[in-house]
Amino acid sequence: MMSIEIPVGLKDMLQGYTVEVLRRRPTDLVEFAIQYFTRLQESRKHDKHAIDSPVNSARKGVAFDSNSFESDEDEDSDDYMCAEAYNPDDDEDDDFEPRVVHPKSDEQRRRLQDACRDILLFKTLDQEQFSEVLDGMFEVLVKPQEHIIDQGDDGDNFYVIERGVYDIVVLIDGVGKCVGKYDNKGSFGELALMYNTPRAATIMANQEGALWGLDRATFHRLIVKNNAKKRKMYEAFIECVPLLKSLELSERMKIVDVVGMRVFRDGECILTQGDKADCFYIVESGEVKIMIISKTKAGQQGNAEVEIARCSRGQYFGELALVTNKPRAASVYAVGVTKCLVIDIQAFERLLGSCKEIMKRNISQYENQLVALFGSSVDLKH
Ligand SMILES: Nc1ncnc2c1ncn2[C@@H]1O[C@@H]2COP(=O)(O)O[C@H]2[C@H]1O
Repeated sequence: MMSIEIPVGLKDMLQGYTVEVLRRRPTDLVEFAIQYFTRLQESRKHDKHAIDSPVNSARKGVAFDSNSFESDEDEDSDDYMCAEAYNPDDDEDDDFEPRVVHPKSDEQRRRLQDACRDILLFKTLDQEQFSEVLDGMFEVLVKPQEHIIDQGDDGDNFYVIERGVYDIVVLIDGVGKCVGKYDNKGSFGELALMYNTPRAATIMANQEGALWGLDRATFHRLIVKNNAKKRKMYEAFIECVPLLKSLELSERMKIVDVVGMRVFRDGECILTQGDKADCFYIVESGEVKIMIISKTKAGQQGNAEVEIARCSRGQYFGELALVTNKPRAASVYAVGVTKCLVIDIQAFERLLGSCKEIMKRNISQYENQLVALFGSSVDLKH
């Protein structure tokens, strides 16, 4: 296999590119190369960086085959070993970007912090990075019917929702179809910025609303760079999650890019029966127990929560409500300190649609458990 070395900074910009995408957008490569060499020149002026020596670039360089810009799946090849040597900490080019700060009142900062509390993409940032993200965000007020994003456009900003309802419209066979909604929470606009692709959907405000935007350069410097670290951290784990085995390597990596990580204390309630569902979980370490209060026995004495199952490393939970579009059918508690990867509903729909069939298979297993416990599986049906 022919292999070429790409400098790390340039490779970072090409994350997610395939040969097909580059054929459609050849000027992107020129644009990235100009950006990369301009930064390199600037950094030389700062006397902090020298142009990569052959030894340096061999250490930092990433090999790729001439048919694909995505990392190669052939783990046994020398080229793969070369890719493994990539260390995002070495990539200091981004540190020369001017820091963007949009001044905010205390009241604005409080609202912004509330809106960002559950944003999964921010969950793996450290305190300093998170605070830089907050500094870089700016308020956007929107009117009913306003298009925040148009499918096919280039990506400018990433958005976090403070309030408002937004339709997600995707062109299917040339016709715009509403495939989902954001209801007063969540975020959108990360895909075009992460993978340098055109906007994948149109996002339209249903009513007046308020958003917080983060510009492309800051998103790149803080989130995309952090994703490289996330990939390193979770790649091996994600590979051994049985549910995700059927996905391509590039699809699994896209899941890593959007997952958040949460740690729960012993006995902490992770999700509650009857609640609306907006994410699902994969156990990374520790254990969870799934408890149900039977609706079959509603009103009967002694109808307490009953344990129906446990999940440990590599197993997932919280998917049922997403597959059936119903409220949570059970509550889930941490047993000991438990770490979980969290995937939100939009990413679930987009990235795990192909896994839904596998997930649906579990429904009959859940029904059997309930029949054994309560004599009926009616709890899953209403
Ligand atoms: N089903 C979907 N397909 C594509 N994009 C979606 C979908 N659901 C939500 N989105 C969001 O809509 C955004 C449109 O801009 P981006 O492609 O940058 O990022 C996209 C996602 O954040």
